[in-house]
Amino acid sequence: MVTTVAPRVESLSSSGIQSIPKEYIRPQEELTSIGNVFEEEKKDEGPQVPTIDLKEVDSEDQLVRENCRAELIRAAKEWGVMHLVNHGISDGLIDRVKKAGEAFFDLPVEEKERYANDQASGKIQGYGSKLANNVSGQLEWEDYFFHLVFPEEKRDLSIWPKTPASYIEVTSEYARQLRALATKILSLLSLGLGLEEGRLEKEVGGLEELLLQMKINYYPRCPQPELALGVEAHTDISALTFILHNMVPGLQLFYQGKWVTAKCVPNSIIMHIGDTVEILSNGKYKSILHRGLVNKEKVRISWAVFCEPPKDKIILKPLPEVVTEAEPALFPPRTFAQHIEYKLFRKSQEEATISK
Ligand SMILES: O=C(O)CCC(=O)C(=O)O
Ligand SMILES: [Fe+2]
Repeated sequence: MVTTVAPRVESLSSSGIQSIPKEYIRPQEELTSIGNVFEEEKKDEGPQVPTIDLKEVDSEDQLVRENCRAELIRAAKEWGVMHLVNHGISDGLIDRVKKAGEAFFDLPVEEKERYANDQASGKIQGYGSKLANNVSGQLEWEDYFFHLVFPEEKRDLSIWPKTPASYIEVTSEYARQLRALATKILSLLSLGLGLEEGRLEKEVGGLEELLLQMKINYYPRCPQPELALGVEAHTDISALTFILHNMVPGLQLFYQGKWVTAKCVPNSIIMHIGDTVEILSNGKYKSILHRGLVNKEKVRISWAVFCEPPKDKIILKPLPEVVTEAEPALFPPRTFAQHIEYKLFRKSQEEATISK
């Protein structure tokens, strides 16, 4: 096991290096699928991430309302990821969230280091970069800022960025509105399983327990973008994830055996179904494999908010209502913490095999 302190990717990027350190170079079998992200984003042929317009989700016209809901359900089953438009969160607020995150990352690295996390001692909130503590020693081309935003009584404002001064206010307001959007989506997904509206939300902890965690991903310019990944292929463990970005492409989804590049859709929020909802729905809703490409020209920033059940309080397993003799449970009962452990274990097994 290799454990080293990772340098900030931003410092590496601004040092003027022409070739990236070997820890950032992806394994040979992965390199063939990494292309130029701007070229990839332009491609119009083949499947595209669906865009779901929520404008009519509560329309008085039953047919219009049901059509709108059915589209969301279909996208959640087929893709597990979508661009949400007319989601009810104002462009002005989203703009302020992005400006606040950008202003923080505009600070010199030494300033940001004052917020550094300390993964070795379990202090996971704060400014960080991936540590090479996996078998392969593989690193990702990104720095990030991670902190809990909801419920309010669980957050620790003392570790949130103090610069810019607006950070706490706009991020809190955004989280408050996202929390309501998450409730709405979970109720629609419950209806889509033929269950009562509150079923999924209750199952992931309800208002008291569901956690919202903000991760601002900062992907600096990369001198060899065809050799690296900003974030390696993974599925989110959350119930739902909501993502904003600075309109620089990077996100790719593994759909029907191919990597599809998400286009930058103005005023949208990208939403992922995470493993938690996939498990509860017994695989009816998909948690899709995704990754992030980097590029040479533009810094990419994304704001991911993970809506997660509490780590130990709830046993996640397919809801009894969706398990039948014909469709037996696909997932064994596990707490959220056990699910994380299981994924880490599976990953280290894969890496051990690759590094042989
Ligand atoms: O940057 C992105 O668009 C995706 C980031 C991501 O997948 C994650 O943080 O889990
Ligand atoms: Fe993700």
